[in-house]
Amino acid sequence: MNLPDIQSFIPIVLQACVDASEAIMKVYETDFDLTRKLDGSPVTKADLESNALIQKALEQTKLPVIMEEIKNEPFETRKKWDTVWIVDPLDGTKEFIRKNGEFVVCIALVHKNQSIFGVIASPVKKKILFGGKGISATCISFNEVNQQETWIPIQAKDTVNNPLQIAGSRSHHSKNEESFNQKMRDTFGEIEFIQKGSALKFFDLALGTADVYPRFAPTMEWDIAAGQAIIESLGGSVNHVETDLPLTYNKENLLNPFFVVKTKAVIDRLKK
Ligand SMILES: Nc1ncnc2c1ncn2[C@@H]1O[C@H](COP(=O)(O)O)[C@@H](OP(=O)(O)O)[C@H]1O
Ligand SMILES: [Mg+2]
Repeated sequence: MNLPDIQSFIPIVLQACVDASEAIMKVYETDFDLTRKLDGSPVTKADLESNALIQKALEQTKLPVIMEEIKNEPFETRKKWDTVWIVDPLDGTKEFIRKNGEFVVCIALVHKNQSIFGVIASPVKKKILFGGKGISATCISFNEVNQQETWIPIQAKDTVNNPLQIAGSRSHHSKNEESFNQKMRDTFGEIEFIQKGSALKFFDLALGTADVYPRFAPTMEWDIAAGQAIIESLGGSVNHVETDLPLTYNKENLLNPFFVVKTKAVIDRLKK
């Protein structure tokens, strides 16, 4: 199967993000309840409502979906899918529950195990970041979804921040981060940290307020696939920490390996 017509999916996916974000915010503004999934992770009415809205919207594309909040098809079925949506209807549920605003909606299109298009929406900021193969990375407000003439592509920065800005999770950490940080100090000099929940970190990486994002703690494919397509469209990378190859998706195990996100400016500087 040829590369899907991403352009034709853009209006569907952007509108799905806006609708899901509005449903999420209605719950966010109440004293919502939370329940625990079998793995112990929290889920709220907002996750489920966003899930239902996005699932319905993506039916228009006639492509299969892998989503955090549904029982996904077994690998025997999934491995036959050339093109598939991978969706996190509410990434950063812990931050949503803490009411710190650091949660997003993530939708990615995966073709032949590569992430080729990604959309990340912040319901609180009312902003959508998207990009992919042949799609310039762009950050728009919710009210610009139907006004393509106002969209301005993001220009990847030429230089890294000084001090180097290292993005990291607010809630999930690992011990291995320190040796990575020391390598960054040795190469770039002074470093600083941006702690943020969810794929909201990809806004910083795409817009140039963060330079690298080392992740030596578990994430799922739906947390990262959208961010990868966006960062790659800006000349950056989201690569396996050991092989230095791009992450792949729709794997038998939907857990990502540990990885490092680098902006184009970081990659260029490391080549020198
Ligand atoms: N033990 C674990 N196994 C798999 N994924 C985990 C995990 N701990 C955290 N995550 C992932 O990390 C995401 C949050 O990222 P961050 O730590 O950068 O805020 C979570 O998304 P959800 O909040 O959608 O569940 C979850 O998918
Ligand atoms: Mg998530």
